[in-house]
Amino acid sequence: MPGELSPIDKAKFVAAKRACDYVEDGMRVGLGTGSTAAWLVRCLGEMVREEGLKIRGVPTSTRTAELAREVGIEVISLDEAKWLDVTIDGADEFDADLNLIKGGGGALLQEKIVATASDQMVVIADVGKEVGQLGAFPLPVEVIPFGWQTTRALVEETLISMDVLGRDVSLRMNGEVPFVTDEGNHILDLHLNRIGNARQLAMVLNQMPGVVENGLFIDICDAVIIGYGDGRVEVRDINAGTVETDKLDFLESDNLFSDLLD
Ligand SMILES: O=C[C@H](O)[C@H](O)[C@H](O)COP(=O)(O)O
Repeated sequence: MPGELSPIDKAKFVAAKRACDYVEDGMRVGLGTGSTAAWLVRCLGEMVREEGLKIRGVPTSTRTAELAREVGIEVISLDEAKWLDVTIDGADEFDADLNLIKGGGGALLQEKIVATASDQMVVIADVGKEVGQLGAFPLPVEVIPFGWQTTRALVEETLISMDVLGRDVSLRMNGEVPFVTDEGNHILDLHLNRIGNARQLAMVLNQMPGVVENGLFIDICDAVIIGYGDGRVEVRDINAGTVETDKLDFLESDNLFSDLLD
């Protein structure tokens, strides 16, 4: 029941539910990873089962692939899809220009490949993900395991030479062992506090040997759907060159929650 959802889960849910409006019959849809994207996959699954929606989904992680299959969405690979109509995904941070930090769940590489191969990328997020400047959330950087300590040293040196504040770089762990991504790589988390020039940092990081990809998504996202704990959603769309705000009210739609929570 809706009352049993925490405000943050309610915020994630309403953002995900609103994002379903971007999905039409016959579309090839990129399916993001994380707790917010999981709500989207459940909502789309419900539309497939209950309303006969016909879509093919390209998941951005093994976790999402499993969930998508479980809820009845046809799963195909990106190579089978070739191009996607829309990708809907969560984010760890977004700013006023709809630039993002992603990768808190370690799926940034597939997420960036899939989002870039889409006509449109829509981010769904609770309002807590909005920031004035990117960087409070540690920036994930995917590196190959070979020589990762050398790569980390190179990243640290580069951050110093770029005069970036806060240069603590940690290897993401999974208990006692290094975290391993779906692609068999490791993640370095860059604790930067604030990122002054995100575009430049993203380019510099990706030029380093050993770095596979970084979690800065610059000029990739077209719209952010922000969910609030009271059930409201706000859509910011940057396609027209300006950011527009539209507020929808889900409060009257309490029954939306119940089926998905059964
Ligand atoms: O690697 C994970 C992804 O980038 C997620 O989309 C991101 O971490 C947001 O996840 P959540 O919706 O759980 O906050």
